[in-house]
Amino acid sequence: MSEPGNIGGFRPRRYRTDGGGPDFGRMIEALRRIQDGITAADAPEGVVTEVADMLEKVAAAVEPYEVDEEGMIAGRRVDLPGRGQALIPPLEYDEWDEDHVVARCSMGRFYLGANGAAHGGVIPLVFDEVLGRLANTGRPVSRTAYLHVNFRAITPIDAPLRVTGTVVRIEGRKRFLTAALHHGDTLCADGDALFVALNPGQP
Ligand SMILES: CCCCCCCCCCCC(=O)SCCNC(=O)CCNC(=O)[C@H](O)C(C)(C)COP(=O)(O)OP(=O)(O)OC[C@H]1O[C@@H](n2cnc3c(N)ncnc32)[C@H](O)[C@@H]1OP(=O)(O)O
Repeated sequence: MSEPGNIGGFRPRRYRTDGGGPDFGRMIEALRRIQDGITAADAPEGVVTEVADMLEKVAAAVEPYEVDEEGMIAGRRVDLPGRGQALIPPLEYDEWDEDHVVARCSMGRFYLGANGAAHGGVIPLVFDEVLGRLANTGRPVSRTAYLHVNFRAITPIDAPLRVTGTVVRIEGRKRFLTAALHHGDTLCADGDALFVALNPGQP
């Protein structure tokens, strides 16, 4: 498997891996547990008050260390599930090259829409994440121009999911990709996307 950190375009110094510093991965894993736990809980008043107090302390502990985008860790730790960005489901990559990707994830209660199904907005998020990284692997940086998603069956939460992405063709600056999300043999969603390589100076 190619290292998913080797993405063309984005400046290499923006990627980070565990350099023996603070255990950022443990902190994000705890944050993910909090997201799932709070979303799932119907706790008594005393517990809600206690948790609110603790979370306010947590916020106060990290706020003095805010940095600008260039210095951020979250979203740059390509060695961590979901790049260490707690918005993104904890994707783990099994196969990765310039033409295709295969990833796994399970979405916890934080990603629930209703009736055991993942929120419909999470699926485009997953596709944009996986296809965006694939589109930019070994190529200059591009951005999503469109992303069309078909919801074929509900996507269960707390279940093993498989995400695949494929580069279909490249025409100049335009990169056409497809994605699919499976639970077992069930196709939950698929989609197709256009990524356009940025011109110099484009943000
Ligand atoms: C550690 C870090 C890890 C980082 C890992 C990161 C992984 C996640 C990556 C996520 C990526 C994102 O979500 S990016 C965020 C979401 N996307 C955005 O914000 C993009 C916003 N839009 C734009 O910036 C712009 O519209 C662009 C760059 C997409 C295109 O603008 P442009 O550069 O002026 O190009 P333009 O001339 O309009 O179009 C070029 C060609 O593409 C075609 N084209 C353009 N848009 C469309 C469209 N919607 N539908 C059809 N065709 C289109 C045009 O017809 C033209 O074809 P022809 O005439 O040449 O044939």
